[in-house]
Amino acid sequence: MAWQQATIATDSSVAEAFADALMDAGCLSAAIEDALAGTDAEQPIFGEPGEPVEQMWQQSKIIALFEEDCDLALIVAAAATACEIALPRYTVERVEEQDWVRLTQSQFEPIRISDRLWITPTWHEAPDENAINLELDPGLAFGTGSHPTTRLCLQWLDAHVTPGVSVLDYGCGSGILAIAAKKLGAGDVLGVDIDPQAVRASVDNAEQNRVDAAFCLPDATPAETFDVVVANILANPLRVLGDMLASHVKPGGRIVLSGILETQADELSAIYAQWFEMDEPVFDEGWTRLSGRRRG
Ligand SMILES: C[S@@+](CC[C@H](N)C(=O)[O-])C[C@H]1O[C@@H](n2cnc3c(N)ncnc32)[C@H](O)[C@@H]1O
Repeated sequence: MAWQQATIATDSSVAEAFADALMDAGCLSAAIEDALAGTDAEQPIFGEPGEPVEQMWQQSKIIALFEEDCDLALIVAAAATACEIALPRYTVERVEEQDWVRLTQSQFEPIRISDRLWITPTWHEAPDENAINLELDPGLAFGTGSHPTTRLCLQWLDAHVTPGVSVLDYGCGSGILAIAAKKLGAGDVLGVDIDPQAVRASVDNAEQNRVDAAFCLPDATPAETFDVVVANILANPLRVLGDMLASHVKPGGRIVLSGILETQADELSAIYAQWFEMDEPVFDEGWTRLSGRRRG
């Protein structure tokens, strides 16, 4: 089996309506992408809760998939008529059936965090059997180890977790930081996430890694203090949650914050300096890790 795939240049102002019109006219899928992706003019779109962002690229293209034997030209023309726009420019290529599972899996290789810590997909052989290998597959919750914000936290945990320390992972996503802390020798470990799906994923991933860590929603967080609190969320929640996160760190304990853009580092560091002696920030691909020690 094969498909036809059209790459259609569209004005960003009509891209969404045109993609919908293509679906109505009979295409199988239509995804809007940055027409300049992969060039120096590529435009990342990301935002934070409460901060309005322009959600469309300057120039868009639609990647649309069609049945092998359908009249693609007729469908594109019908969509253009429905949107009252001129027929857009497009190219067509044939897409052969593939082993999609194998193709997807091949895109996730083991990730080396340090000489002794690796994140390895379950379908992959551990590159170093003697290392600490965290088995993790990409899923519905954030946190595979490939993102700089996660990597920065994993590197901190790798360097600082000592046997028996208690760890709170706030915004646990896939549970990657909580599970890594446990595998590095931590004692009591609790992961918390606002998203029930993330809590479920964390429980499953902890089981897959045969570690004993607890996970819960924010409302169920016990009023306990921990030796280490790690929170890879985003600058906005970290601003709001400062008081609460600080209240969970023992005197002399450590806080580790990630999900902060370089441009936001000074402001966030100043906020957390109310409770912590802050370390020098560490940067990775435009992201920042902040850490500090709780005053006694
Ligand atoms: C960037 S992901 C980090 C996941 C993982 N800890 C990592 O380092 O890869 C942020 C996670 O924080 C959660 N989150 C966002 N706001 C939160 C809040 N106010 N309370 C608890 N969790 C929150 C999200 O649901 C998401 O799973």
